[in-house]
Amino acid sequence: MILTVTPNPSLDRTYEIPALDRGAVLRATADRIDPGGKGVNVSRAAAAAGHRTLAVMPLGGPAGAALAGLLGAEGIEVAGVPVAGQTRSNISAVEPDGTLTKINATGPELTAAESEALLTAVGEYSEGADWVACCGSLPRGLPPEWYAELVARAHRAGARIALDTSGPSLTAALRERPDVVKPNAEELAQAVGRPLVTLGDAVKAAEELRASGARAVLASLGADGQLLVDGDGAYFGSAPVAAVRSNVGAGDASLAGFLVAGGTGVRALATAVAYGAAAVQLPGSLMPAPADLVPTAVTTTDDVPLARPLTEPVP
Ligand SMILES: Nc1ncnc2c1ncn2[C@@H]1O[C@H](COP(=O)(O)OP(=O)(O)O)[C@@H](O)[C@H]1O
Ligand SMILES: O=P(O)(O)OC[C@H]1O[C@](O)(COP(=O)(O)O)[C@@H](O)[C@@H]1O
Repeated sequence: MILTVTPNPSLDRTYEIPALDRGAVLRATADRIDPGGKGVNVSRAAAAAGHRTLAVMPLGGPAGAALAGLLGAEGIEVAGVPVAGQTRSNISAVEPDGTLTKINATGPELTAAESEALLTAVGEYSEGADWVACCGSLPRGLPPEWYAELVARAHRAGARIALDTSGPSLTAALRERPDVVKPNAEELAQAVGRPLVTLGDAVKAAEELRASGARAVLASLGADGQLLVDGDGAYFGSAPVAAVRSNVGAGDASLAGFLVAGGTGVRALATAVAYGAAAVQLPGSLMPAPADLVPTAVTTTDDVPLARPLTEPVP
């Protein structure tokens, strides 16, 4: 079973617009609402792959009820922790050439009691979970060490942990030895405090996160593909796509692919890359199902020049 934790879930509203004119009233040509939040997306993709999944999250107000309703309609089991604040809505505006502008709302401030209720729920549900995927930003009210505490409790319950977060909450959680962390290029650069210009820079940065406690690092590098750095070595996979429709949730889809394929090793990396490539070809934050995947070539970094420049370097 894949348990997911999304401390700051959202309703993801996507508007297709002719052009993003600042200061104008924009008329959408199409719109959609998806259940949102990084752990929520991992659950959606895992469920689509036929895996048992339970999505734990705080839920508040009408938006929280709407989110639970959308997930229920997708057949996803939700363990909602009631909170007094209102679940947020995140907005994406997509232009015809695929350019996407996103506004992520702050979300509710959780009280100390709500924070503890969320930790307790995860601790209880972690018993019997193969993986606990802890994903996304922390809402106001949760300290940067919150994920560290969550990783410790889920480990005590016997589950393996995948962590997808950034900044101080990522750094603080490394000491609890998460089984895999999934930074994107920007988050990886931020974690080591250095620019990433080549594939080799990304490998070095991932090795540094391992030295700080992560057992494995699955680094997603946008159009450049993905790296897996674990105790056995460093591996690289990529799958160029003809046209990107929406990259929202591509990292979440990748992490889901990695976990449904076992969560370790080169086969899991290849599945992660296939999920990322499929996700960017779907609208909004729609998650791929197995039928959307195409086979992906994965090579080890021994075969890939470490000096190869990233097409999207992080300055
Ligand atoms: N422009 C792109 N072309 C091909 N694949 C992409 C593109 N953008 C993202 N992907 C795939 O989706 C994965 C996750 O995207 P990325 O932007 O790195 O993560 P995140 O969504 O977490 O920021 C990438 O590693 C890659 O496999
Ligand atoms: O928790 P955060 O970092 O604010 O991100 C939440 C957003 O992330 C998503 O899961 C998408 O992920 P990406 O932004 O990594 O593509 C959305 O569904 C959601 O709106």
